[in-house]
Amino acid sequence: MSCKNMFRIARAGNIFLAVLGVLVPRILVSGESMESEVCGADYFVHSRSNELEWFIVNGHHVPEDFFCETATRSCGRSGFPSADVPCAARRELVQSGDGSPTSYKMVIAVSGAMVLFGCFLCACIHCGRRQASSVLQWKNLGPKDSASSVEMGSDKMPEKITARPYLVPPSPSRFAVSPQIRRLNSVHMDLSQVAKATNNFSRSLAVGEGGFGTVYRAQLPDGQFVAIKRAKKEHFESLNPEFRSEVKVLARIEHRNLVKLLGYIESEDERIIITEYVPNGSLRKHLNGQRDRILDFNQRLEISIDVAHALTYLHLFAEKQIIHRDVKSSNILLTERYRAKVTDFGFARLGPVDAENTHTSTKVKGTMGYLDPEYMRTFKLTPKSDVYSFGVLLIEILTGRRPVEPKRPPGERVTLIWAFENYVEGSVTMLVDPRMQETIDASVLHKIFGLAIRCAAPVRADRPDMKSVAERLWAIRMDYLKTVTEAS
Ligand SMILES: Nc1ncnc2c1ncn2[C@@H]1O[C@H](COP(=O)(O)OP(=O)(O)OP(=O)(O)O)[C@@H](O)[C@H]1O
Repeated sequence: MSCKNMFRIARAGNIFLAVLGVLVPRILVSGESMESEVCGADYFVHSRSNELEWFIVNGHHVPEDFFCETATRSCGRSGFPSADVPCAARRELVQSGDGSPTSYKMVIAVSGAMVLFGCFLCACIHCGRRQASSVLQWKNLGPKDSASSVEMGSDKMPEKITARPYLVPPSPSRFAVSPQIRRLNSVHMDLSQVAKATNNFSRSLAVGEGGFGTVYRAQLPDGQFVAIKRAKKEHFESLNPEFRSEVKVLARIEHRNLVKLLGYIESEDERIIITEYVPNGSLRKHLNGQRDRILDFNQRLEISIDVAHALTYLHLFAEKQIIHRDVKSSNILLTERYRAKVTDFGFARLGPVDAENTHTSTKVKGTMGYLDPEYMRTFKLTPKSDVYSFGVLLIEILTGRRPVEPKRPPGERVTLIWAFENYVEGSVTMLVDPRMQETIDASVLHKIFGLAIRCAAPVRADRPDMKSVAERLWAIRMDYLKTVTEAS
């Protein structure tokens, strides 16, 4: 895509945010309410259902007090949101001068600018850089700065973001071959064996390309297939921490829904990770329709349950708590039997965590569209950030749409918001991936979209934990199977 087009899209995004606000009417559906208002360049959506209250500014969830301050300042009049008593109290506070301007600025910075700024930066970076990389490292940014990037118009996922540069440790001179991995079936290969197994890193054996580098499929002398992930040389130094993080994390885990680390090589000029080979490609490719057949509803449910199990294990049952930080469809690989395995631990965070179960991080990491807004705002990482990404992923699995779809009509471009609005209106059937040729009971859909939306709640306290999500998914699957049996 040309730079001109990218800038055009970024500008169009601005307009679409305003239009979205105009298009969202006030509605009342079975005890749920939603109202919206456009004030200047900002649009506000406030919604209340039985269990949840959502505050959205410019397409992004924000906490209530931020919403109230921003709405009061931007709209400059009383009466919005009309049904909101706490906001009215807050309004008086702000108008009397006690509102926090810092908070207000932060709302604007974090919420209003996120998608558009991401689009804009993506265009700039795309135009400016010579070297291709999907991991963006934002140099010289303070901890309050966060940057985002959304890749548009190509078949790649939105790009990863980090705020602050990696601190690059000196390159190790040692040559290590899987010293930490002593599990059954671990693979101990040296560089020449890896080169032989991959036909000297032949393009014909490449199965994928990510921010870390290229992934090859290789067959070992004993017949076993493995995936060999080789870091890109041009980003070598800066990838050191990511490489080590992935190895450290993978070496500790053993779960059927997590990709197994079999070995690694770290030398002067190579970083290679050897993992089990998962033959059926990434979930994103399946959702794109790039594989033989379209996933049916039951397969999508099973994949969601597998991912929920994998994350429950990481959060609760691993030797040390692990927060994945990059849950997304291209990091879910499928087996021949369409079971899911979570991969890509480059951004994972290992415990220990403090008593409040949070970790204050100096860098925000993840992929735009899946990133927990509360983590972006506070830099505090908890397992609930994975729950947020899982909510976005669940909506992606059900709708087939990416988290951000810039080519869609206004109002449909941020999939989470589009899904949320239709959920509140009770139009869940129109959210389902149209390529799935099944009629799914509306009550089942209402339950599963409700769960996804709860996972992606703007405030982490409103999100369930991963274990309850897995249990809820099981129950929804039972309901679904019952409706199928009754219908046949
Ligand atoms: N163990 C594996 N078995 C089979 N295919 C794999 C395996 N690991 C990765 N792949 C393939 O390689 C692709 C690239 O994977 P990788 O994890 O490097 O990047 P990504 O997750 O797509 O992008 P990014 O690293 O930017 O998040 C995947 O989408 C998948 O198709």
